[in-house]
Amino acid sequence: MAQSVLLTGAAGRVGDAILGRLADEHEWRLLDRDPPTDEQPGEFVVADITDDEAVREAMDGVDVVIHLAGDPRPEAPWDSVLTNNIDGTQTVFEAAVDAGVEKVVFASSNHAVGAFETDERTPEMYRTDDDYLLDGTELPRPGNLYGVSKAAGETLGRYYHDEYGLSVVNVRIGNLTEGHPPIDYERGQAMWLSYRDCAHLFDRCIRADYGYEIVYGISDNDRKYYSIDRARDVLGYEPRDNSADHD
Ligand SMILES: NC(=O)C1=CN([C@@H]2O[C@H](COP(=O)(O)OP(=O)(O)OC[C@H]3O[C@@H](n4cnc5c(N)ncnc54)[C@H](O)[C@@H]3O)[C@@H](O)[C@H]2O)C=CC1
Ligand SMILES: O=C1O[C@H](COP(=O)(O)O)[C@@H](O)[C@H](O)[C@H]1O
Repeated sequence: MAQSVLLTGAAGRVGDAILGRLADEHEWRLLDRDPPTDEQPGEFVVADITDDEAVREAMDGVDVVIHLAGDPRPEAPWDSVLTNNIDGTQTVFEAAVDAGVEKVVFASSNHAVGAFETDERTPEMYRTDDDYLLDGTELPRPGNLYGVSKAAGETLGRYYHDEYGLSVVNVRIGNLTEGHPPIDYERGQAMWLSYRDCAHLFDRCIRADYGYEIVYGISDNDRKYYSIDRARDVLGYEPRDNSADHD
């Protein structure tokens, strides 16, 4: 069944991957502070995610929110992640609860757990013959302030789920690139997420039933240090791509 979905950060790369394959699958309302550069499905709201009134207006009649908007730079400074990622995400959750939204899908990141990649474990953990695996039950362990902001977003989701019953799934996205995995970058190949698998994963986040979840958003790469079992089991994620096919 088509659902009414608000997609924040719609003008970015992840938004592009989602809309490129799911434009006709749901009723979209798109939000970004940057206006669209080409034709988009549904209504496009140009607004900042920290603008409480605009976000509340955009939330009206929505079943599911996919929240992508934010500063995606691993090296982003504190003032930016505090405003765009933490304050912006709290604005989204609060408005979602007040509007009676059913589910919020939060774009978390591999950087929420980046500090597990210690000098002792790397680069071996990026390789097929190493069995080191994170599965989403571990505590966050960010390696930068951007990662801290993603851990904060996951915790905001925990609160809004526990306190208000909102269904929340945090997708710790790996490395999204179009067409092929990153070249000459072992870490990026181990956490590659293809555009096709990205769209499918977020589609499953829209359709599946869950309470509060943390899943990893990567393709079915031979090389991986993130488990995709939880995404398979809870969401019905069935990835079709594998960075090893591009070696
Ligand atoms: N691309 C990737 O491989 C990964 C992305 N992510 C997360 O996914 C989300 C989307 O990332 P990308 O599409 O790659 O980034 P992007 O920079 O291509 O897109 C982000 C979009 O959000 C918008 N935006 C930023 N701050 C905003 C604000 N305050 N109000 C309204 N709109 C705002 C930007 O205008 C942009 O269109 C981010 O939250 C990022 O942290 C997480 C892990 C990996
Ligand atoms: O969270 C993110 O992660 C990806 C991959 O991280 P990197 O350290 O391998 O670059 C990054 O490309 C993306 O911009 C960021 O939002």
